[in-house]
Amino acid sequence: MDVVNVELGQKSYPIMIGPNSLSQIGPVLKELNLAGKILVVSDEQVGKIYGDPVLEQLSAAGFTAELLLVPPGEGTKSLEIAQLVFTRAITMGLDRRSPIAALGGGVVGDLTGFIAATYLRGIPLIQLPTSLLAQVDSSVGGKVAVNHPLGKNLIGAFYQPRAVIIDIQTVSTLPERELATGLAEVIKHGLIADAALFTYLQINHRQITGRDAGALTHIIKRSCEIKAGVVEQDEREAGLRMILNFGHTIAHAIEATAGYGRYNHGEAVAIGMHGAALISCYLGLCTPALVAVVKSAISKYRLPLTADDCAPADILSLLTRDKKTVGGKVHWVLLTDIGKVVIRNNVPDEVVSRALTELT
Ligand SMILES: NC(=O)c1ccc[n+]([C@@H]2O[C@H](COP(=O)([O-])OP(=O)(O)OC[C@H]3O[C@@H](n4cnc5c(N)ncnc54)[C@H](O)[C@@H]3O)[C@@H](O)[C@H]2O)c1
Ligand SMILES: O=C(O)C(=O)C[C@@H](O)[C@H](O)[C@H](O)COP(=O)(O)O
Ligand SMILES: [Zn+2]
Repeated sequence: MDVVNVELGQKSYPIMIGPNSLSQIGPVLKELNLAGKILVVSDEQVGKIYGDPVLEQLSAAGFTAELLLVPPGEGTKSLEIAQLVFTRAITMGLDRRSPIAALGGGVVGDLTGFIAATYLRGIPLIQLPTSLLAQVDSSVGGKVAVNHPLGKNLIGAFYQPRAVIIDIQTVSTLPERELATGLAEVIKHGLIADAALFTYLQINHRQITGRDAGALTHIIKRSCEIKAGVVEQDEREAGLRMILNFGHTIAHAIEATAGYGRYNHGEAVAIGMHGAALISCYLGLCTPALVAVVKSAISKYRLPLTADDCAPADILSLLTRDKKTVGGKVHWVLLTDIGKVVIRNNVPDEVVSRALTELT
């Protein structure tokens, strides 16, 4: 098993990456001195494949484990569904030492993390990510949230898990479209911090889309290392962490304006990265050739470059709700080279509008 540690003092935790690592959940939790009751939250799709095996492992390790299934999809990241989970936590009698585990994609991870951060003012959180997106991004770093109809992730917290257990075997049951959505965040990691990872994605397309275990382990481990490195320096996004948001200023506006679920998160991020690359180019920060390289990587993994059914004005009106906006000024993460970004808060509206027109 590969292990990446997130070093955050008393809040440090391991990310364990390997085939069949879910079978280790019992010993891992015992090692963390966790015992007693545990609530496992999953969605109906993931729960029907992996729910029983995880519950069996937990029972064998002496836990009193219950499984709560929520509907799959972005709509589940809501206060309404959170209320159902709180109710189950209360009726099950979870106390401050009882862990809650998120078994699923980023939707289950963000929702369950939000419950963990707020129920009894905080209980231990275990991330068991099963989608590629959750394995390369959402299970790590402690951003937990639900959506508001007016904007993505607007209600949430920074709350780190106690452990992340990534079983790469779960990628074998992931639908094609969801594999691609996870790859959008891996492309992001390459673009913001690691030219070698970006090149790996360009060269190893067949192995990655063929779900080769070695290739998956490489991109998951590298992504976790990159994200951990950033979060260790800036846990609460005072500065550097903004780079993990590359492409997200436009992505979140597209998700909200098109209606949650119309574009899945990685698809919206792909469009948003295209937009951010265009803005970078219009500002003279990078060349048109670099934009072409970004577009080619996105298209190679069958991710969209445009949101044809969205209106530029609608996207524009949502941009200031971005969490990187301070004093009405949107902080844009812009590309200067593969693996290099800068943050600018003075991008003229005309430049943004020009890019949005190309995206829609
Ligand atoms: N907290 C963070 O740092 C962070 C980072 C990136 C994304 N996110 C959030 O993550 C969410 C997107 O996550 P996602 O793409 O995983 O979506 P998701 O959780 O909706 O999962 C996608 C689909 O794949 C299914 N699925 C998951 N694992 C499976 C498996 N192994 N086999 C079969 N089906 C499986 C799910 O049932 C779902 O239908 C968004 O809400 C996004 O905002 C958060
Ligand atoms: O962890 C981070 O920081 C990120 O920005 C990772 C993003 O991929 C992720 O989608 C995150 O949830 C976006 O955060 P938000 O603060 O813009 O809601
Ligand atoms: Zn994201």
